[in-house]
This record gives sequence, structure tokens and C-alpha cells, in this order.
Amino acid sequence: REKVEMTKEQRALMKAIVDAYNRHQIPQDVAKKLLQEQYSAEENFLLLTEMATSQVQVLVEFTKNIPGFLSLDREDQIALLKGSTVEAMFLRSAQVFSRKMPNGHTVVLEERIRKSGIPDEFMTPMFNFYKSIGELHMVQEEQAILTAITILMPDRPYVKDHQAVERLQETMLNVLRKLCVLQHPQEQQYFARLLGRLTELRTLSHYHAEMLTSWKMNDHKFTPLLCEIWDVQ
Ligand SMILES: O=C(NC1CCCCC1)[C@H](C1CCCCC1)n1c(-c2ccc(-n3cccn3)nc2)nc2cc(F)c(F)cc21
Repeated sequence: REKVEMTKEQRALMKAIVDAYNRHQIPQDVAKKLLQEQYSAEENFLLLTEMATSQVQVLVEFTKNIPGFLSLDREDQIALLKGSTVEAMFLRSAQVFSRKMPNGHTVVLEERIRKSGIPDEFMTPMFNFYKSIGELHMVQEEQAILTAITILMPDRPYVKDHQAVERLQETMLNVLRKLCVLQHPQEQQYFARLLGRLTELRTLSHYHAEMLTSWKMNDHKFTPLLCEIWDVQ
């Protein structure tokens, strides 16, 4: 098989994305909080809204560092962010869940999430997704570029200049394809499996509004930002 090499530009692009991804981490570690104790449904709901709000801010900063993003039409930039924040949050949650933890911690974490107040019918699709992400053992470069690819989805609602977004996404897909071959030489279809997770992610994200409104508690309060982003209230 021909030797796969990344061009200088592709390596620079990947470095920019990974640096931005690592720079904009979630402030406090939610997994650590959840491992400390089982919170009530109300406390968990509040924790989720806090985490989600900071995640949106982190995502905006990360997105601004995607080469070419700020040259897109301003309204398209908003449409891409609005259309991808829920998916980016579930993707990041899956990466948090899949992190190597001391024995038994993942079991406790899963237990705490199962009792967090999220309606039972969403547990299976959510944990199936988390485990399918975990099985891929993504390196952080793959996680960062996959997040960028999720944001640069041309078919988000209200995107006007499809082609401009497609061009940026294609550049990312080319880098990811080479990265997958270099990182997982034994697995021919690794790149295809990785992209298949984005389909599962989109399906899971369809449930998010219903997950929120049927959270096992009364009187769900959302911040204005989350009302805007989450299509609730
Ligand atoms: O905080 C979380 N995730 C953040 C978000 C930002 C980036 C980092 C992680 C939550 C958490 C809030 C407290 C209760 C219990 C769940 N979390 C979730 C989660 C669950 C449901 C939703 N919903 C979205 C719409 C409706 N539900 N989003 C995330 N999965 C998680 C997996 C972990 F290993 C894990 F550690 C936490 C996780």
C-alpha cells in the first residue's frame, strides 16, 4: 500500500485544532463531582445546565480557532454553532465517559448518571453511544478533529453558503482520514467507523429537548442562552 504522509499544511492545521481543543477544556471536571456523591435530580439538572452553558462558551472559542471559520458568512457561523452544540456536548460527554479511570469508577459514574433524573428510555441509546465511542480508543487529535467536523456540517438548518462549509469540512476530513491510517494501521475501516459515530450522535441528539423537559423533576429552569441553544421553553 502507498505510504500515507501528511502535508506540512495538514500537520499545521491539525496542530492548530488540537491546541485549541486542549486550551478550551471544561473548567471543573464533572466526572469527579459525580463520583463524589449522588446528587438529587434538581441538583443534577442544575449541574447539567451549568456544564452545558460553559460548554457552549468553550465551543465558541474552539470554533473561532478552526482555520477559515471566521471567514464564513457571519450568519452561517451562528447557524453552524447553533446546529452543533448539542452534538458537541454529547460527543464531549462520551469522551469524558470513555476516559481511562481507576477500576470501578466507570461503573459508579454510569450508576450516578442512570440515577441523575434523565428519563429511563434515553439511557440505552445514550450509553450505547458512549460505549461505541469508548471502543474506538480515539487519540486526542482524532477527538479534536472529529469535533471540528461535527461543527462544520454543511447541512445544518439555515446555512446559506453550503459550499464554503463543505470545503472547510472536506479539508478536515482529509486530515482525519490520514490520521486514522497513521494511528490505526491495522484497522482498514477505522475512519469509516469513526464517521459512523456521527450518525449515531445525530440520532441521540434528536432526543435532547425531550430528555430535558421530561427530566424527573418539576419546574425546569433554563438560562436564556440554553433556551436559545436547546430549543426549550
Ligand atoms: O455534565 C454532563 N456532561 C458534560 C456536558 C459538557 C461537557 C462535559 C460533560 C452530564 C451530567 C450532568 C449531571 C447529571 C449527569 C450527567 N453528562 C452527560 C449528559 C447527560 C445528558 C445530557 N443531556 C443533554 C440534553 C439532555 N440530556 N447531556 C450530558 N453524559 C455524561 C457522561 C459522563 F461521563 C459525565 F461525566 C457527565 C455526563
